Amino acid sequence: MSSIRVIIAGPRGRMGTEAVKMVMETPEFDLVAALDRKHGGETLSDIGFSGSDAPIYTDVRDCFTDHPADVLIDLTTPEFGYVHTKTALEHGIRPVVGTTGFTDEQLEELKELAESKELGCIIAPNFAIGAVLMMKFSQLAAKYFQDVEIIELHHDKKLDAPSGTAVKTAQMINEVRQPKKQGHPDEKETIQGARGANMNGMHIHSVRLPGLIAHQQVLFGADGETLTLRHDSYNRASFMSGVKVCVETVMKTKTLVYGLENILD
Ligand SMILES: NC(=O)C1=CN([C@@H]2O[C@H](COP(=O)(O)OP(=O)(O)OC[C@H]3O[C@@H](n4cnc5c(N)ncnc54)[C@H](O)[C@@H]3O)[C@@H](O)[C@H]2O)C=CC1
Ligand SMILES: O=C(O)C1=N[C@H](C(=O)O)C[C@H](O)C1
Repeated sequence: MSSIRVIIAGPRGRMGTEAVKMVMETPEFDLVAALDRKHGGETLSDIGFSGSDAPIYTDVRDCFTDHPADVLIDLTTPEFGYVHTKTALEHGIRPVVGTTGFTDEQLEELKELAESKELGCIIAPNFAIGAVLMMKFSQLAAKYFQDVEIIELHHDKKLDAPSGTAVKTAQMINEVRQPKKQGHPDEKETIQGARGANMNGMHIHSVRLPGLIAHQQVLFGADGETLTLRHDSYNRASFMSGVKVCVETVMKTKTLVYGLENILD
């Protein structure tokens, strides 16, 4: 079988750096180019990835035109990640997107584009298997506990809040939970935001601190008992087996899949 040709957007980032290493170490993958805000005209080895002569581009269209590829891995920002994903589909390249913060409208538009082109596209708010299990377990628990609060905790360089994982968890819980306004019916915030974001009565709290990587607790409460589900990523390597599975799977799909849980057995 011929190797899967991969382009990585965001190779100098915290996630992108790990993704470059993973792709270089995977014999079935061939890293053909990278997209970065800077370093156009240089190669990945020029910026420290010794052993890769993949060229770096700053212009997404030039990159995709010069380097036919099978898969784009995007690990950038919500703004540019959306443009890269859309442009990849337009060029017949299948996106694997870890970038979080896309709107529902953007996801819908990308789904329509992927289906019209009959191309796979995977957008996964969290690539860590443990995080996916936490989301699944939360959905199961929400059948029995109507009252739930999500606390997500991340490093202080994160751009989006709440995290993509927290939004996806809340969406999955919403599929099974009866809408309910939680807390006291007459509760009042004396400091604005004290009760966090509110999604169908479910509250989401975002903590940002140096020292953290990526963590989430889902707390359920009922009369006389609580249940806490927690996942912690202590490094970015924890996401890479999920990225690898997505690159392999996106080659076999013809639609947009939102969430790693939809492609795992
Ligand atoms: N799905 C998952 O499992 C995970 C997703 N993420 C998400 O991945 C994204 C990246 O996270 P980090 O690596 O922590 O961020 P980062 O800030 O370390 O890296 C982002 C990279 O994108 C690059 N970039 C920005 N604009 C660009 C453009 N126009 N063209 C090319 N590159 C551009 C930046 O130069 C930077 O190197 C975020 O949206 C984050 O939420 C992060 C961890 C896990
Ligand atoms: O920015 C991060 O770091 C992470 N982003 C993703 C998210 O928004 O959920 C996944 C993980 O939590 C790390």
